Amino acid sequence: MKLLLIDAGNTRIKWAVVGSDAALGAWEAADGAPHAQLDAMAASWRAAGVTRVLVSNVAGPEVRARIAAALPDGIEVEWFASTPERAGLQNGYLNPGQLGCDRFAAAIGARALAPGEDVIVATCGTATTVDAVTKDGRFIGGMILPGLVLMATSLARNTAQLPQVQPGSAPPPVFGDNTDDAIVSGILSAQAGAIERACSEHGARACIVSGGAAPYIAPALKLPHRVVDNIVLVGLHAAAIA
Ligand SMILES: Nc1ncnc2c1ncn2[C@@H]1O[C@H](COP(=O)(O)OP(=O)(O)O)[C@@H](O)[C@H]1O
Ligand SMILES: CC(C)(COP(=O)(O)O)[C@@H](O)C(=O)NCCC(=O)O
Ligand SMILES: [K+]
Repeated sequence: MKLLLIDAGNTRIKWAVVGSDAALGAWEAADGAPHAQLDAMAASWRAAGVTRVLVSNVAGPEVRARIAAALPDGIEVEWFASTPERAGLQNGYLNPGQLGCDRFAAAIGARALAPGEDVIVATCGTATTVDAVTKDGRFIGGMILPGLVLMATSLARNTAQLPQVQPGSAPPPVFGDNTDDAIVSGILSAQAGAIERACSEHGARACIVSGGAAPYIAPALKLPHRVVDNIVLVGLHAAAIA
């Protein structure tokens, strides 16, 4: 049996194909692309011969319908949802279904990668989410902030003098001596500062950083952390085999 895992975020759709007795995160194939490239992704899914799919979608009903139409015929489909409990993780949201299902999956993934630890999981995508999981397996809640590109774009769109910036591979000095560096420092400090604050408040023994903006944010962190390529897919895998 082959399993397809899909993480549809607000910017990109990420996916992985995994065999039935594969180790956690041991993908046979994996990729990701913007929503517009769904047809090309669907061709890869058909070629992989998958029999079951677990989909996390936070990109709304239109993307859901497009994914549903693109899935191979006859495949068993589960739309992953935030529930009060899954794979040994308790969901501490007041209304468990309100929690973004990608965050619930990421928390399951974080628990699988750091079992028995108080862990912070930061998923840095369109939005950045920074969530706390306790060592005894409870998602207690978290933070939602605009992602790196949203922060940069909001400054460029709403001011007369500020340009659209592109973060580089290394963070600039904290105190930028030119406009571009000052903006990049500001938004990286907001992202990294939120993660550091979460780790400090939670007394976290482990910090996992993931998502499309993780390569830019992780180098700005002044605490031990682990960059994981796609923690949502890892969590979906853990949920599927639990
Ligand atoms: N070249 C880049 N520079 C800065 N950030 C980037 C770049 N490429 C991707 N990103 C970040 O990654 C995000 C997309 O990552 P992803 O984890 O797939 O998001 P989502 O799950 O919300 O679709 C973008 O919104 C942006 O924040
Ligand atoms: C916070 C999010 C927008 C993150 O989406 P992403 O950046 O992964 O595209 C998504 O998890 C969501 O829509 N959450 C619902 C609200 C909540 O989690 O409380
Ligand atoms: K996110």
